[in-house]
Amino acid sequence: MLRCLPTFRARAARAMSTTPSLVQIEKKDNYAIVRLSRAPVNSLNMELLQAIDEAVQSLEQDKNIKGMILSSTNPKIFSAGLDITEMYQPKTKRLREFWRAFQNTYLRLYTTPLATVAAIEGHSPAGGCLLAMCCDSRVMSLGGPLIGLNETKLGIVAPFWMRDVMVNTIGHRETEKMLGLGLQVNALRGKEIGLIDEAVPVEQVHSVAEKLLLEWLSIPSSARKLTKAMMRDETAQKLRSRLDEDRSNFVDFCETDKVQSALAGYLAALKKKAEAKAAK
Ligand SMILES: CCCCC/C=C/C(=O)SCCNC(=O)CCNC(=O)[C@H](O)C(C)(C)COP(=O)(O)OP(=O)(O)OC[C@H]1O[C@@H](n2cnc3c(N)ncnc32)[C@H](O)[C@@H]1OP(=O)(O)O
Repeated sequence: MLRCLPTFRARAARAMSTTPSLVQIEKKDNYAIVRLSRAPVNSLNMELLQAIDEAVQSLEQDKNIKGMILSSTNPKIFSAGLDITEMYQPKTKRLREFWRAFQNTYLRLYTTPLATVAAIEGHSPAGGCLLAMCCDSRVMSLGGPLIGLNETKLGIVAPFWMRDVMVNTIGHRETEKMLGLGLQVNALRGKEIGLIDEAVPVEQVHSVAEKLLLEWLSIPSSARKLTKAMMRDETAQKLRSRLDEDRSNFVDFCETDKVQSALAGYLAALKKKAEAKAAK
């Protein structure tokens, strides 16, 4: 135990040094608000993924903290999903580390004993949708924002564990449609299919998220934690037992000409859209 301490201290120190810029943590009485804070759109590069993982880990170690609300400093964007520039024309070593960071962050957030609620004020495609689905409940703002796993629309395929989390959240048939068609839905439709628990005006997202979190925290904690583990461990274990295989599959897939040209096209379309917006 004592021999682990320096490692933990080093990690905690690293978390403190990276956390303020990429992830902001605001502690309340017995829970924390964790705000993703990577401008402009919280796209998940390796450093942001690691910062999320470290933030959740540090909260797990804090005896006063029992839950967290996952949110964004940008009210228009929860997270734009994986940073496509990590996957486009990648260096293999970095690509492998990036995917490991994504796997770790998913496993951390999906299985954390903390009670977790996603407060989704803005868009939440792909990897952003995964982060939200990893939480115990989701509150999303009515109106424009969209959420969903849109990977197929980019010409790429989500890994089996993203599918599994969606199946666990909305069932097989809805996942088949959402994933196969690369659909994103608004909060109202999200609520109809069970992807979203509460659809509310944007100004109420945080208060409703807090209400849902307090409901989770009102349950005797060991019963809540054991039940969460009982519901989620099997899904998490499926990836844990295939971490290296999954990472190799991703790297091989990502480095194919087909995927590279799909990502090039998508990045160009995003850039064109951003330029058109700036010119207005
Ligand atoms: C190979 C197997 C992988 C399987 C798993 C993959 C999971 C993923 O998460 S893939 C990523 C999927 N994400 C998306 O499809 C979202 C793409 N982005 C958008 O739809 C929009 O940007 C938005 C709705 C999130 C925000 O729209 P808006 O506020 O209008 O902002 P802009 O579109 O102008 O974007 C600003 C700026 O950010 C760049 N950008 C946006 N998303 C990403 C991203 N995911 N990765 C990297 N960069 C992104 C965009 O290109 C703009 O850049 P600049 O032109 O340099 O300002």
